[in-house]
Amino acid sequence: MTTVRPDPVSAALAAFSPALPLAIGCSGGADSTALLAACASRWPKQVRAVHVHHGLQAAAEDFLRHCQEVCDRLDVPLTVLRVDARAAPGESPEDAARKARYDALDAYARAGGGDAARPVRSLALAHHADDQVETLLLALSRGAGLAGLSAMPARWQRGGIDYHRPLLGVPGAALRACALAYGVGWVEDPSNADERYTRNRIRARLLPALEAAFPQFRTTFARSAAHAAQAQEVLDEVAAADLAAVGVPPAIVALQALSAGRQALVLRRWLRQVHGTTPDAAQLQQLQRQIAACTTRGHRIHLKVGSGFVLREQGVLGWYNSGVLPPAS
Ligand SMILES: Nc1ncnc2c1ncn2[C@@H]1O[C@H](COP(=O)(O)OP(=O)(O)OP(=O)(O)O)[C@@H](O)[C@H]1O
Repeated sequence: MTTVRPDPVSAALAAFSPALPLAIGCSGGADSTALLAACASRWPKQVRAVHVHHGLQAAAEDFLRHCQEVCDRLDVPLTVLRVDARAAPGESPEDAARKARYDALDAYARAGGGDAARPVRSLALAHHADDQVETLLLALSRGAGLAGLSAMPARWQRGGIDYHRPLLGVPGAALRACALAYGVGWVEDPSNADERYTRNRIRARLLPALEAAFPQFRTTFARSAAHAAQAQEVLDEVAAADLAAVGVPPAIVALQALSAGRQALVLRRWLRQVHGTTPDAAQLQQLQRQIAACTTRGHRIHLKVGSGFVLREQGVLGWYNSGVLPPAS
């Protein structure tokens, strides 16, 4: 096997020093196959592969077969996780598949990759610079706030495992070149060509236009996402401190003392962290109007917010699931 390591993948891997053993999430596509080949060459005997079998597409068996062939060739052990990725009513098939995949990968990582003697310590995914731009454009298309505009983080920790996306600075085309240089093929996901999916339309139509208009767009968009992520960190800190100050459940007088922006932040945090629900922009605006108007004992608040209702309960706000509303007072 050739040991050529073409740039910019080699540059990205030179800056990548995961705790070993390292597992690579392998779909059988070009990106993760390239990452697997490059990591297996860099850390022989220290790399594992994990493939989530969604069983949704006819091509699922091709993906699995390809992963097995590549792993045999690279002398990398492969773990296959079979999941039920059928979408719940109202859920998009892609979201259901993504959630099932991340849940399965989390469970695999928490279990040390099934190797008690040498448990996996990190897990890497092959998202690249084009994926990052697509994620940012998708966030803009939804009118997302800073959290969405932060796009995908390059690393995070969960359950004692480090997760990495070491290729976020590498264009997709470089990964295909890398896979070819290592002499490994890949399976094309037939759904990638389906322009009914917004992400695929962005890839097929917008990225070439951006390439022509702003050749540096991958780098500059990534910089904007990094600025957004840093600002979001500060906002999270402010929201956490404000939530501690207004209390849980939040005191209305304390909420009224905050600026509109901080009040919105703290309400979102309260609803998400304590009640696991997210208000839409119109609901939040309406709730803030009601909080401002709440200057008399008799002012009633009863608003649909997220998956339930916000009610005034004397000096504080309460949130109830639609099914368990308290009796009207
Ligand atoms: N079925 C899977 N099993 C394990 N890991 C996966 C699977 N699907 C995706 N991943 C991981 O998540 C990354 C991003 O997945 P996504 O489907 O967004 O990209 P992709 O363009 O299909 O990537 P690839 O070319 O590697 O298939 C993949 O590169 C891979 O590391």
